[in-house]
Amino acid sequence: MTFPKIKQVRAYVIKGGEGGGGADYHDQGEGHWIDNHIATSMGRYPEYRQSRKSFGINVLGTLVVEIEADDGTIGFAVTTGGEPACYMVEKHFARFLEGRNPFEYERIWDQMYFGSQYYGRKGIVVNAISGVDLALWDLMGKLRGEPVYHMLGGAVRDELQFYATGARPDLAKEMGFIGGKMPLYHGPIEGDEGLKKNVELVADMRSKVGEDFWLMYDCWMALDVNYATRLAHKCHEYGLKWIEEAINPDDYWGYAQLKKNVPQGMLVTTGEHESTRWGFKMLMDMGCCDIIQPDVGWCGGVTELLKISALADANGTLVVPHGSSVYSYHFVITRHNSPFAEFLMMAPKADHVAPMFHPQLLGEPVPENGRLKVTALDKPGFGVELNPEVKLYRPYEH
Ligand SMILES: C[C@H](O)[C@H](O)[C@@H](O)[C@@H](O)C(=O)O
Ligand SMILES: [Mg+2]
Repeated sequence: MTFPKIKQVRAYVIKGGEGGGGADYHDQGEGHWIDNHIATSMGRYPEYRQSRKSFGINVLGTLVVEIEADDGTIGFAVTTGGEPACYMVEKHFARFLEGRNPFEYERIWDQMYFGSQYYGRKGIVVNAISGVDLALWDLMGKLRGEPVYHMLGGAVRDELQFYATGARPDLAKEMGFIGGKMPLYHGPIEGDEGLKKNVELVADMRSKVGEDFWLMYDCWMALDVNYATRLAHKCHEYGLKWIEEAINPDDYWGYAQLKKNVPQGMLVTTGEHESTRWGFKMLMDMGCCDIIQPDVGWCGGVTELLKISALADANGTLVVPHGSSVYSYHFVITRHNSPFAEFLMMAPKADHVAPMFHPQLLGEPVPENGRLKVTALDKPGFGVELNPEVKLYRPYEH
């Protein structure tokens, strides 16, 4: 059986802005919950404490990768990466794909990673590799007429269940989600007063959602081990289920200590800013966390997430990918050690369900009553198309 070869790889940026950051989902308009005084390491600078956009969380913009086969079939994917990622895709990675069989995804991934090993390994380089890999899986699905999850071994359950990330866990419960993860609003720079407000918020939310609904805190790398330990212990009485990405992702030693410090029964989670099987092996070998949360658009793509997930399975660690829309749904539905998924509430007040990568993806499925039936994924590739209304800009060619 012969398949068409890869004819051309193209990389574009899409700028987000008012009300539609797309894959660069932090790039939202004013007043959005996702940019309202959320604690970060930059919070030690007063001028950067109110808004993450003020220090540049949205500088990159969306990367769109298109891979066209010589029969005209096009696979695509979106992730975070902007112009720098476009440069790498066009000027470096395209050479490993053009003229090749699209199903040689292992060879292509290996050459992209080791061909950029001298300057990459983590961060935006792996975002770019992830974007190419996701577009390749989309192309493979379109060429075979199969959804990606079929090619990953098929569904192990009939539906996905989601927890919601956003400012309103109380509303998330009413919408049928299994839990609510809140951003942390006050970091160590705001002292005991800030810590008290963080705890009061969990107490208030617990009073609103009742005893059984999951409540979690997402600390977005803002804390130190001591502060995270104190926060965990003070929130324990309100049933905080997990404390997420509390400290600097490179401080594996700190995570190992935090995991020992937190109250028994509270989970430590992290990984959305970690890359590749080697980074996640480090997290697991050093006993850093109970759940790893790779973003499939940032950790190396599906090809790498398969390896990360197998490592985690052998290690008894759950894999709950960081919210990345259809790109994680097609994976989570195929793995027993991924029992639920994240849904990021992109509505500015977190008061209704909106497609995560709006307005970029046509046909982007969203949970209903906190769930998504596997049949919603039954379209070739990742089952979405690029919105033709969205303006693409190709900064480099090769
Ligand atoms: C809510 C958090 O601050 C981030 O904005 C969020 O994108 C990420 O950490 C998550 O886990 O969803
Ligand atoms: Mg997070």
